[in-house]
Formats: sequence, structure tokens, C-alpha cells
Amino acid sequence: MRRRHPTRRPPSPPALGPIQLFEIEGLTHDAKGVARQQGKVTFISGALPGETVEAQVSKAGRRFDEASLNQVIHHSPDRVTPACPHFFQCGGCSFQHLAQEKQLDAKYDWLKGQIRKVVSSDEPLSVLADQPVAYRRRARLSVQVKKQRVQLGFRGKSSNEIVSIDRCLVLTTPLQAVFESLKTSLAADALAKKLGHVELLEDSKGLAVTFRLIQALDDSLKAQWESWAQQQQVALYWQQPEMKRAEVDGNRRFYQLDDLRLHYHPQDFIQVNAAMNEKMVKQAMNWLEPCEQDTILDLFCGVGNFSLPLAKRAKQVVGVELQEEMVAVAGENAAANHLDNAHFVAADLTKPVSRELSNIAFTKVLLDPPRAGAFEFLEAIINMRPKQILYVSCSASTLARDAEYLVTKGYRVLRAGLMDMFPQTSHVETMMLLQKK
Ligand SMILES: C[S@@+](CC[C@H](N)C(=O)[O-])C[C@H]1O[C@@H](n2cnc3c(N)ncnc32)[C@H](O)[C@@H]1O
Ligand code: SF4
Repeated sequence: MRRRHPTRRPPSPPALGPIQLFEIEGLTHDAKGVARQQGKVTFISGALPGETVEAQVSKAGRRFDEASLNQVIHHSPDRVTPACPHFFQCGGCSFQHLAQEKQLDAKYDWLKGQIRKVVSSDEPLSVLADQPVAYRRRARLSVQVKKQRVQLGFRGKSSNEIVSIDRCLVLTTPLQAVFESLKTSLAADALAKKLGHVELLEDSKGLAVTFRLIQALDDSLKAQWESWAQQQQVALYWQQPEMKRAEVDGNRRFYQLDDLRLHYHPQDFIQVNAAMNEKMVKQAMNWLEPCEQDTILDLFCGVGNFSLPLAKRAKQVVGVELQEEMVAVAGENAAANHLDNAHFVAADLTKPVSRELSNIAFTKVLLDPPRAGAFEFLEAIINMRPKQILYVSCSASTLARDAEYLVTKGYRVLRAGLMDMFPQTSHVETMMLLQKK
């Protein structure tokens, strides 16, 4: 897999400057090599630390420049040939040119830097990882018909254009096969022009495809695709142009976790990496140690991914989630799994806390917010005075901001860890346990 010369490069933005040599000293979280010349920093996409590269400045700023890579003169021993032929064009992955173990090292160092104000540099982080490819159990594909050709794929690295792909290595193996059949069948089909996007899904029930329509479909075309779905053994869902969500029959989707069955709608949030989700939830249980004395608040709870495993172990759990549909499903999931100690509330956690919640004496809080973090709700958590807070985050920078605030309010970090939920990409999932001093 290791090779010295990457073959294809992403289309470069228009270059301003002459070709220059750069010595690469560092790496940003989104895979840009960092060079310093006469006190000014230049970011070069695709260059690796220890390399000497030829690049042209494409964007000159007051504080830093951006340059596009022409060629690598001296290669890093950590450079590998990307396994995916679309890597240099497709915006889905950022790190396939760096050996897998070095990707983890880079994410580790970056995370340490982000949380340095609350976790000292000699404190090791735990690391959870699983297989580096074939891990994605759901994906949203863009569709476009250009000059009679159907393009199916992801947005590009350096533009918003759709990069048409033949195969995607990060999808689970069964989804890769569905993708290939879908691409072939769409190529000569009237459906492509009527599609906004396509969603692929694999869970404990099997495989599924959701077609998001931008134009109504006639019955014969629909029937043709229903028969394609039967042949492929995938469930097919249609989201009509005027509908907020796809129609789903009574036979609902579900995934298994911690000997529980969690139902969900195919367009609800679920963690994209099933194997890592299992490891993450297990680690959350080990770190937070829910027990029969605990009343636990699970914020941003989705359909109960953490709440139900918590409810198996704790006295009581209250889950809070913005989407009313998911709150209803989470309640049904608790009932179906015979957990009568889990209750769910619909609330916007950027808004002031309700009296209903603030009156409960929570011993522990788990939160798993979207990228924006949970700053608006921190005051409410602090006023609840939980002994421990377990923060799960997909954005280390907002986690760092929120953890710094919690530390000023009487909490200290007991442990923190990196979870490689999205290998090959620049995304990092983090878990941090804080305890009241
Ligand atoms: C990262 S997901 C985590 C979901 C769940 N914990 C899981 O592991 O599947 C974040 C969740 O927060 C919800 N959410 C987003 N903004 C919110 C808000 N302002 N208030 C409450 N929930 C919100 C989303 O709908 C989503 O279900
Ligand atoms: S997202 Fe898929 S197609 Fe795109 S670079 Fe990654 S593996 Fe290749």
C-alpha cells in the first residue's frame, strides 16, 4: 500500500504566486501541511510533516497564506498511496495519504492541543478505534445529471461540485455493493433527474435506501424501483417533494446495542459507525458507572442511544432531545425494552431550562451535543450540582470551551479519550469525564 508518488491531485484553485519550496513542520486537523517562512505560516493541503514540497500560493492573507501542492520533493516515510482512487477529488476523506497509525497519532496530538487548558500534557488520553475502512452504516449521496450523465457521489474537496464515484471504501461492505448496483441502475434511468439525494443505510434489520424526490414520480417508475429493491434485498423509502420525512411502513428500522433494540426512523440521527458506537457506549457505562442510586440526565439523547443503556443500570433516567419525533420513539424504545425508569422530554437545550427538569436531583449528567456544543445549557447543569458529567463530543473545540467553563465552576477532568469514529476523515469524537471538586 505504501508508495512514494501520489498520482492524482485535486484541481488547484487559481495560483497567484510563483512556485516555491516549502519545508513542512506540522499538520492541521483537516490535513493541511504547515510551513513557516519569514515568520508567516502557509497551509498546504496534502503536504505532510517532514516533507519538502513545491507549491504555489493560491490565497494570500495578512496572517497566513494558503498554497496548492505541485509536487512532493522529499517524501515523508508516513505517506501512503490512498486506497480510494477518488481521494484527491472527493471531500469525504482527508487523511488517506497518511498511514493509518499516524492518522491516529495526528488526531491524538491535535486533541491534546485543543484540550490542553483542562488536561495536562503528561496526562495520557485513552484511545478507542476499530476497523479503518468499511465502517460507515449510513451515507447521504448527492445526485446530478450533467450532459446526460448521472453523477452519484459526494461534494468535492476544493469545490461544492459533486464528485462522481464508482466505489466508496468507507461504506460497510454490503452498502458498497448496494452503491454499485444503484449507480449502474440509475445511469440509464429517468429517476435520476427527479432525485435530490439518496441515503444509504445498514442496521440490524438489514439494508435500506431512501430516495429524496424533487419531482413527483409516476407509478410505473416507482414499481420498477420497488422491484430493483426486492432484487437487492434492500428496503426502499420515498421522501416525496412536499414531505418533511420519508414514508415508513409499520415495519420499523432498528439497531441492536447492549442487548437492547433501538427503533428509529431512517432519517433520524444515529451514530454512523456501529462498531465504534458499541465501544463508545460501553466506555460511557464504564466511566460513568451508573448504579441503582443514580438519577441521570441524558442531554441531546436522540432515540436513547445512551439513555437506554443507562436506564438498565440506574434508578432513573431522563432524556432530553429537540426533535419531538425522536422523543416519542425514545419513549417507545424504553417501553419495548421493559425499562419503565426512562422518561423523555422534548426541549431546545439552547433555551432556558424548564422547571420540570430543574426540580429533579440528578446525580450524573451525560451530554452528547451537536458540533455547536452545549454552552447555553451549562449554567443549568451547574445549578443541578451533579457529581459527575460525562461529555461526548464531535467537536473538540466546543468541548474544550465548555470544559474550561465547567472547570471554572468547580469541576475537574478525571479522564478524557479519543474515539476514532470516522477514520480517514478529519473528524474526531471525544469523551471526557468531569467530577465535582
Ligand atoms: C450528536 S447527536 C447525539 C444523539 C444521541 N446521543 C446518540 O448517541 O445517538 C445530537 C442530538 O442532539 C439533538 N439536538 C440538536 N440540537 C438540539 C437542541 N438545541 N436541543 C436539544 N437537542 C438538540 C439532535 O436532534 C441529535 O439527536
Ligand atoms: S468518502 Fe468514499 S469515495 Fe470519498 S474519498 Fe472517502 S472512501 Fe473515497
